Amino acid sequence: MIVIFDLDGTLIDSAPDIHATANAVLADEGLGQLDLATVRGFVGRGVPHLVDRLLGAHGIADPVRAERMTANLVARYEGAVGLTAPYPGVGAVLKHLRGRGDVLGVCTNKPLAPAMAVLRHLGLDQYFDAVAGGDSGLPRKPDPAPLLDTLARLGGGTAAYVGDSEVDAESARAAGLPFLMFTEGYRSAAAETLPHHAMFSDFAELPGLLDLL
Ligand SMILES: O=C(O)COP(=O)(O)O
Ligand SMILES: [Mg+2]
Repeated sequence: MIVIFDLDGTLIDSAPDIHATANAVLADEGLGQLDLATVRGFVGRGVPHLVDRLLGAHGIADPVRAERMTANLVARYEGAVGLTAPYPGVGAVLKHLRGRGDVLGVCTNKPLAPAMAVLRHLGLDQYFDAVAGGDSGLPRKPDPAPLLDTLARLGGGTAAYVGDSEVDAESARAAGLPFLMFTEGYRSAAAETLPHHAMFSDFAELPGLLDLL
């Protein structure tokens, strides 16, 4: 089958690098630092949303400043991979799924260049036949378009989406794909409130859950 994965908060815990980069951008703007949990809660809807939330945390709504900060954040984040790690068991499960003939892809709201950079850095890029970023020109998740486009790039067929957040749950629902929810990521809503076919906290459970679809 085809298995498409979200990236931030699903395959990788990238919040520490995003947090460090966000604070560097805030410092450039003369704005105060935010803690990791706060910034982690802003991740999952793409960079422009993250920047709006960074400014919002300081009581600011300023589109011109937001645009400047978005460009700064994208530039600074490129190559910020040192604090990012895959969740336990991710490499092994990707290898296992590939080995049994599943076709794998990534559909993230993170821009494509840093998504590819971190996948390469962690040695995970080898497992994926398609990686779709949030700057593709399509609407971002929770719109179903990027997910459907990734599925088409992988040849179409029986598929599932694996993600961590309300954005992913909604995108999968709208695309008509079963959603498998990793519970250790950056979700803010209670897991039970999100539409899902199954949830898991340990990647070793994933192959068995896919078998049940
Ligand atoms: O918000 C982002 O930049 C990326 O988040 P995602 O990988 O969870 O889609
Ligand atoms: Mg995510």
